[in-house]
Amino acid sequence: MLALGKLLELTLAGHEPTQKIQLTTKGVCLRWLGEGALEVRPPAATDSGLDLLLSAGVHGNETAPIELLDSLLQAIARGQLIPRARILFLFGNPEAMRRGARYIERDVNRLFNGRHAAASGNEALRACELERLATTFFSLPQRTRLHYDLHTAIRGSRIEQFALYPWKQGREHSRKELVRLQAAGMRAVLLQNKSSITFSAFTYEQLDAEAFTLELGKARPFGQNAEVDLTRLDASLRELIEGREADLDQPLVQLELFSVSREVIKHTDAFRLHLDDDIENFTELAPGYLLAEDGAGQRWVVEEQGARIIFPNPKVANGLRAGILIVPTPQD
Ligand SMILES: O=C(O)CCC(=O)N[C@@H](CCC(=O)O)C(=O)O
Ligand SMILES: [Zn+2]
Repeated sequence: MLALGKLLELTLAGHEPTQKIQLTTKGVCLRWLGEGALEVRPPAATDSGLDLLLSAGVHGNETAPIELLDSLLQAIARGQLIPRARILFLFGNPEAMRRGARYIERDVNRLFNGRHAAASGNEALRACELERLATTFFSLPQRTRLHYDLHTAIRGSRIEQFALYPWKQGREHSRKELVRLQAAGMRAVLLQNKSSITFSAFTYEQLDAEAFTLELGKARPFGQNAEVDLTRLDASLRELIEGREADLDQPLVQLELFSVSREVIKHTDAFRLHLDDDIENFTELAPGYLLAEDGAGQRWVVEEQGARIIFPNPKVANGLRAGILIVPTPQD
């Protein structure tokens, strides 16, 4: 296999390849752009017009999606998967991947849309670099732009695989993209209703890509992901990459839609979340339930009918989201 097909190995070893550009037997160009970053370009004659950004490892301990991207890239480098899309493969936080940690000093996925400029340290630099790489990749006119930022969650989930769809004033969520997510095995989509500081929010808000965070199961170390079933996502990505996607005019029968009701923000060290440590994402909370308390008598009491909690985490830094209260959204 071509050396550049081993982007994951190079990234985990902290090695720079000697050859930065290689051609597969099928005429596909692989170009190393920096640590954990590689562009795949099909021959012009077969290009489908899709620019596909696939990122994983923005949280370094979320290994199942990293392994998925590794297998796709290896298949391309071996000539077994023949891309008609331009692809940018990104491993988000190489140092955290090497250490098996979510992050080292700062959560990279809270440093986009300008936040890195007000922060210091290697992870702020990395977020800036990821923004630069994505901006350059998505700078070609008249192309379809799609970004999947792949994650796994800290805890188990009543709905195992789901997507978060960013928001931008004046822009509608695309039904076609929801069908695509359903085909890829997602069972729910959380529609955001405000601007955010995550990677997918950056590419959606600033670069006009259709962009999603995909949650694919529970985070486990490398080699221990047998329980994370990525069969459907893998098949869908291969179809997208090879430009042989099925009809997207399908009913959304297998997809539950939710919207954000409230984000629970931790303001002080006095913050307390009144949930068991092993509570699963999408657990329903009854109206009247005291969810969290913080300094100065601040209280979060559930008021919403059908409210569910996702990403509860009292250990986040002050000022960051410690959970999201979501509610079902009727489909039209
Ligand atoms: O399990 C958790 O608590 C967090 C899982 C995770 O990393 N989720 C992403 C979601 C990003 C988004 O809101 O689009 C994150 O929190 O960064
Ligand atoms: Zn994550």
